[in-house]
Amino acid sequence: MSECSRFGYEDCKATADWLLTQTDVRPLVGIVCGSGLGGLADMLKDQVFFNYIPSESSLTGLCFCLAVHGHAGRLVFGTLKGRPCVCMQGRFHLYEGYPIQKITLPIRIFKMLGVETVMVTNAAGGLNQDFKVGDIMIIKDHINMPGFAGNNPLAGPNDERFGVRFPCMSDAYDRELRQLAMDVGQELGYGDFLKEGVYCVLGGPSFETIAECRILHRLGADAVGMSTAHEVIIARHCGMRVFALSLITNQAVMDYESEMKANHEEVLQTGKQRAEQLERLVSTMVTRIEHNNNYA
Ligand SMILES: O=P(O)(O)O[C@H]1O[C@H](CO)[C@@H](O)[C@H]1O
Ligand code: HPA
Repeated sequence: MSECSRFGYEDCKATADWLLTQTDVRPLVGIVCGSGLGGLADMLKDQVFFNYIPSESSLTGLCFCLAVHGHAGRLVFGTLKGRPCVCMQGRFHLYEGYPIQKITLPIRIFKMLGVETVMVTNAAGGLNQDFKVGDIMIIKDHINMPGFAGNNPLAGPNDERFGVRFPCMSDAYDRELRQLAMDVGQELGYGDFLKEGVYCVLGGPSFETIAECRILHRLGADAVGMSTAHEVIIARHCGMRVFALSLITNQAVMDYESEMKANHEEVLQTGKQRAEQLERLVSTMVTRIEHNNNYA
């Protein structure tokens, strides 16, 4: 069996159908929690959760096991302010060595669970010189660097049951949801640290060199990270609406005189500091997203 067909439609459907037998929650919103942002999933009420274990022995290459409370790396079902949601508390990254189709598999499972809107969060380094650590950047577009080299999650045979061979990406980040985030952010008093910009994904896991940060900035990227774009491509391919944001957890080093060094501890620390505000922004948005593709 080829890698691509192992992550095919039937396998996704079988996994989603099994998950739906384990919970009464019928999620319309799917949330992906970025590094240090797992607290979003903890906001869900009446949780049913499953540890996910990338596995060579399962059909889909990804097992979901009914799990014991307290374990990270799990799929959480529940309600957020009364709205049925499913949350990836932790995600997979290219640098962990998984095939790109495995990294994005949970997004297709979201679709099969009935999710209409995907909200993706991540931690990212700020390239835009106007950004500060702690800013929340609403993503308006992305640069898929691994895609430039052919590493796109849609590479391989296309299954039309998911979507078309050549999906449009110029409208990947839903304009109305971006406006909703801006409106909610203003209402919550977040105006000073709410920004909009372009996210660039790299393969990682090494952080960028100074020269790399400089070139990415010149290419038009405002923030750099190692996730999100693959998930967004898969979500758009199968027709879900997408909202995404980056928490700017560190400033990308662009200056040879600088003593700053990117490190994961700072990423997690910034996540902790902004967690509450970020959770409030996302959860308020969830209450306003209407499922006829409008918002209140
Ligand atoms: O994109 P998320 O998963 O938020 O994580 C970001 O933080 C990690 C680096 O500190 C990388 O995995 C990067 O992609
Ligand atoms: O500076 C960064 N670079 C890449 N990924 C990241 N994730 C958080 N910060 C960064």
